[in-house]
Amino acid sequence: MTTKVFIDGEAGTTGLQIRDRLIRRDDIELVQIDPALRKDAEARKAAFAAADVAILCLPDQAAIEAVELSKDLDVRIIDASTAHRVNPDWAYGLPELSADQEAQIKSARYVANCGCYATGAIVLLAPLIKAGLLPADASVNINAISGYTGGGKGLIGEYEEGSAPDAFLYATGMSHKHLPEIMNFTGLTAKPIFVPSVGNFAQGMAVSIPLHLADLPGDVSMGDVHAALAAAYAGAAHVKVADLADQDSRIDPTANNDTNDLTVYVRGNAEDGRVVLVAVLDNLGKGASGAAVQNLDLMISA
Ligand SMILES: NC(=O)C1=CN([C@@H]2O[C@H](COP(=O)(O)OP(=O)(O)OC[C@H]3O[C@@H](n4cnc5c(N)ncnc54)[C@H](OP(=O)(O)O)[C@@H]3O)[C@@H](O)[C@H]2O)C=CC1
Ligand SMILES: CC(=O)N[C@@H](CCC(=O)OP(=O)(O)O)C(=O)O
Repeated sequence: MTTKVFIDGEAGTTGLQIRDRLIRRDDIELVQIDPALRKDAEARKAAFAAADVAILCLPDQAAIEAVELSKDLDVRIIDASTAHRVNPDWAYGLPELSADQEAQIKSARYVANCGCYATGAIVLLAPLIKAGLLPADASVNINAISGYTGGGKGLIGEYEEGSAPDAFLYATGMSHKHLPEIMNFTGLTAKPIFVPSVGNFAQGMAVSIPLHLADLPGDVSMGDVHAALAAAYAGAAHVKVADLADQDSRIDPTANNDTNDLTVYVRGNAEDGRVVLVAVLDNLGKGASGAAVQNLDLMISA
């Protein structure tokens, strides 16, 4: 049996990558819409009606409108935007959080795909808080570097025309749209300091979280941190924890490009307990389109 999938916003950065991942599959039939009518409510409503699952690859406001447009139709929704990620009526699309999370995604009508930076931060932090190694009220710093496709068509245009700097930091005013989901799905009670940056490369990202182990309660070693992360992702197909013996000094944010994989590194100085946790993922893979397809596969496997 084939599953009919409508990608609303198919011509955008995330939409195109999802299309590329689905177009050659025998078990998926893409519901097409005349490109000239891609913003026409009636044409989109007809596409929602024809689909089993719709994947929204739209700006937040357009995603909210799409949910309203399709609410009375028999169609399940995956939303790649930020609009519904902390909405309790939606399943958060990070199955690696727990077996229960994966079960929720399988049966949900509405699944909110996770933010790209948020995926890295939550994968690093959630198991440590759950294991009691990191207190939920800890003051956490999150740094990240992303390829410019993370900024969608607008930022891609700036890099392609050469008007953007080779690299820049942003969100220095301490508000970023991923903070609510990071707090919600790690359990952190204190707002973290989050400083992302963009470099002059198209895709790939590294999210890094420095920790002074001496500041943690108890006697937590670098080995304890690595063991907690390795145990949390032991059965995960798309999250790998690098060996503790891998202590290279460099990390390449593009290392997982064109895959749906995320690699966790625990690096640092075991003797004095200054450690950095790093997650490397493709912002368009596990950070967006790859994750949407992973969630789709869970939803249609049930
Ligand atoms: N890029 C990334 O790394 C990630 C993006 N996301 C999220 O995915 C969503 C899409 O982002 P991205 O692909 O980067 O954005 P883009 O700007 O590349 O694409 C957005 C697409 O939506 C279309 N669109 C805009 N408004 C409407 C509307 N009212 N009805 C129908 N189509 C519309 C646009 O068409 P047109 O260009 O003609 O206006 C465009 O094709 C966003 O919510 C973003 O936050 C999530 C994770 C990562
Ligand atoms: C480089 C860049 O601008 N990145 C975007 C986040 C990427 C993205 O699209 O975030 P969502 O996953 O929440 O949609 C930003 O910081 O706003």
